[in-house]
Amino acid sequence: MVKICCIGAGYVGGPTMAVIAFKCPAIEVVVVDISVARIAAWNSDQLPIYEPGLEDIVTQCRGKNLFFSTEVEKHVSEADIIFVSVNTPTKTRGLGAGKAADLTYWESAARMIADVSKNDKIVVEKSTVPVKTAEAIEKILTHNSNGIKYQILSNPEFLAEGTAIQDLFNPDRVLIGGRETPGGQKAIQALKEVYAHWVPEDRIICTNLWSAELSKLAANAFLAQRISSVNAMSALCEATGADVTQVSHAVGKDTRVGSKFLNASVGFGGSCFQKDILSLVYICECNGLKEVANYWKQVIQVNDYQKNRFVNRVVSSMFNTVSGKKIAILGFAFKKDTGDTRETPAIDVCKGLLGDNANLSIYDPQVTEDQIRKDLSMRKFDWDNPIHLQPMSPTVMKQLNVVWDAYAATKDAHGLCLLTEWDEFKTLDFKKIYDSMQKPAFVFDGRNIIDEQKLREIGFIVYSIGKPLDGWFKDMPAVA
Ligand SMILES: NC(=O)C1=CN([C@@H]2O[C@H](COP(=O)(O)OP(=O)(O)OC[C@H]3O[C@@H](n4cnc5c(N)ncnc54)[C@H](O)[C@@H]3O)[C@@H](O)[C@H]2O)C=CC1
Ligand SMILES: O=C(O)[C@H]1O[C@H](OP(=O)(O)OP(=O)(O)OC[C@H]2O[C@@H](n3ccc(=O)[nH]c3=O)[C@H](O)[C@@H]2O)[C@H](O)[C@@H](O)[C@@H]1O
Repeated sequence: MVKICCIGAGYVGGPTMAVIAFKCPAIEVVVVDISVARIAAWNSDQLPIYEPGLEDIVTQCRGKNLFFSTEVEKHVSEADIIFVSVNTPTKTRGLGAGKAADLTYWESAARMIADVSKNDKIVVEKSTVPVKTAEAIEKILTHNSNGIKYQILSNPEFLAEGTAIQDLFNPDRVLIGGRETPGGQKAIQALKEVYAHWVPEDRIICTNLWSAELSKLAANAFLAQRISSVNAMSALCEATGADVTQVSHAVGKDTRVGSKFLNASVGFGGSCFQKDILSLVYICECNGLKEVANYWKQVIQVNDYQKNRFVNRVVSSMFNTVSGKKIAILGFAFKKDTGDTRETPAIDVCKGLLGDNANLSIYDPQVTEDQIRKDLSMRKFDWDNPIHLQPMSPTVMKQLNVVWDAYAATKDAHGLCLLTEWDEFKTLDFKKIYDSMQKPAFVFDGRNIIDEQKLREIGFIVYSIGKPLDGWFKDMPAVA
């Protein structure tokens, strides 16, 4: 029986391994982590992450050919194939701080693999890493090898949160990079056989190591660039009377452009887009490619601009101050169908409003109060380190109230900001909400999910990203 061990039981390691176990009953899969709490949660009824369809798969396989354990060394030493799916956050100090990927967790995993291995291993980079990381890993492993042979593969993950199971069941492609040596090709073949249990052969792409590593960074950069492009257009739409949804529909109808991923928003979030583009920028700079680095940097700058612009819309529309005013925040997760808040635009929007002394009342169907308080008190980039290394006690913030209902959040509020596109927000009783709010009552839709005309008829003053402006907003400053 082939044995797989995955180091890192997070958003990628957990779902990816659960699907491998589900699709390959003859393979034993053990997911290990240094976080005792996380492993305990994977072994309980309350999984550590919310992902549609995940619970069903985990409960079907757990205890049969899928295991979660803190006995990291034991399972690593027994495995034939070791996936490494640990954090690769942005460095916060030292060389490359604020840009370069921090490979501390990866390096410690590699050193541990070298320490405990007793037979030849295939080590798979599942984490997103800078191009050429495999070379560094290879050096760590071979310098500590005791005669054991290692093959390093790059097998980056392309799943998106909220649709992880769907994406894993039916991936656009699986990418495997390896050395162009007989040993490297044999290792590629071994991993290919795992995926071939359910992924059609023509969707399994095999490349050299560096192409695979770079393709992951490039894919995320291209995706984020689409959002920044449409968000840049949204500002111009507001200035000219064009409607961004009409513009992106018209542009996306061109089959060369395509219609997906063109929704204007308050900004993209998630643990990876910013981190991976910063990493790409740093790699370009290290290779003397200043113009290329500046090109990609702009994707992040537009994203920051978009979040600032949103905050400025809120504050400027309310007579230039939100001090002491109750603002309801509906949605805190970085997108719907996930409880993940890493790098969510809601953090920047809330911090911006708190900076102007607003009283916030926040509701998200999947995010806990503890998490929200932590996020709003955490330093930049801390969110992407392992949970047990993050700040423990969230700061007490008097201006902050977290509630478990959209109606409680909006009661007596002056304004309402929609920051995550949860389906339940589309069917709220906005008449009821309007009646319970202070007047004039404002709605700021950061996701373009509400029917602004209907809300205007109720009496709201409505701002929707990139849509023709309500008379109220004309001549008010909106730029950062
Ligand atoms: N979140 C996502 O949707 C995607 C993430 N990725 C990449 O996958 C990697 C992991 O991301 P996530 O799963 O989101 O992170 P995560 O933070 O959810 O999970 C990482 C886990 O690794 C554990 N860990 C860290 N060092 C360890 C060690 N030495 N030994 C054992 N366990 C260790 C941590 O405790 C944590 O539970 C990152 O490189 C990320 O860029 C790639 C595609 C999608
Ligand atoms: O490397 C990663 O971590 C993953 O990053 C993204 O996945 P994810 O961040 O989970 O979610 P997305 O659906 O890409 O959304 C990212 C952000 O962009 C925003 N977005 C997305 C699409 C859009 O049209 N407009 C828009 O503002 C979302 O609301 C969200 O805040 C990629 O889609 C995955 O392919 C990749 O594997």
